Amino acid sequence: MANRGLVLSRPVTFVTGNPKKLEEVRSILGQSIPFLSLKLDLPELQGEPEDISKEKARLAAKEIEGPVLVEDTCLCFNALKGLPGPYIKWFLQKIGHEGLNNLLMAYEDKSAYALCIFSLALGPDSEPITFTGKTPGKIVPPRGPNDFGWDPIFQPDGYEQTYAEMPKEEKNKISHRSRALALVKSHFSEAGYTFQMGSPS
Ligand SMILES: O=P(O)(O)OP(=O)(O)OP(=O)(O)OC[C@H]1O[C@@H](n2cnc3c(O)ncnc32)[C@H](O)[C@@H]1O
Ligand SMILES: [Mg+2]
Repeated sequence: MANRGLVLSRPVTFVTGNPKKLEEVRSILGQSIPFLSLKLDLPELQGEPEDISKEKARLAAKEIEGPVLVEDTCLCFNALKGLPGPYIKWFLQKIGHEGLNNLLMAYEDKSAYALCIFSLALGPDSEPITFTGKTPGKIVPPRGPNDFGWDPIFQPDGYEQTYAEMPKEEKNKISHRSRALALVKSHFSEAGYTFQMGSPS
């Protein structure tokens, strides 16, 4: 693969308001991609998951006037044709783990998938590129520590444990987030970005 070696004005900034996401991104990426991070509460947009993620990247790139990486996470119930999807944050906040289980009470099908869509925008005027990771599983009554979103009610296929019950390293091997980040990593190594380190201009 030709190494285009595109030079970026500075390292990419991962923008999120969620410290748990940042923790996972740090531990999944390790030293593979140098990045900065910024805690910023970006607007919760509506629409199709990929469009939401791209728009988030555009807003973030405008805000910091440089290269950004953002992600949007969805939890999609098959019986509900993919809902709550990108609206999972509000559903979780309003009705909690129990309410989310109750939404599926009328259906035999408890299957679901976790979806993570990263978007990379190299600057305020570049079109964001997306990277999608998906992990199939099912919705179960909550088990395990309640320290990250809907982890206690999501049991990935092939596992007896919920995301919350798994050791972090195990979740990070199979998660929606790590699958999307594997694509981000390949993109970085193929594109061969280099950064002008030092004071941001
Ligand atoms: O600033 P951003 O990056 O948008 O952070 P956020 O917390 O608003 O995140 P989203 O808009 O992507 O909404 C996703 C919701 O799902 C939760 N979530 C995201 N990733 C998760 C994961 O891996 N396990 C459990 N819950 C997760 C998260 O806490 C939110 O409630
Ligand atoms: Mg958000």
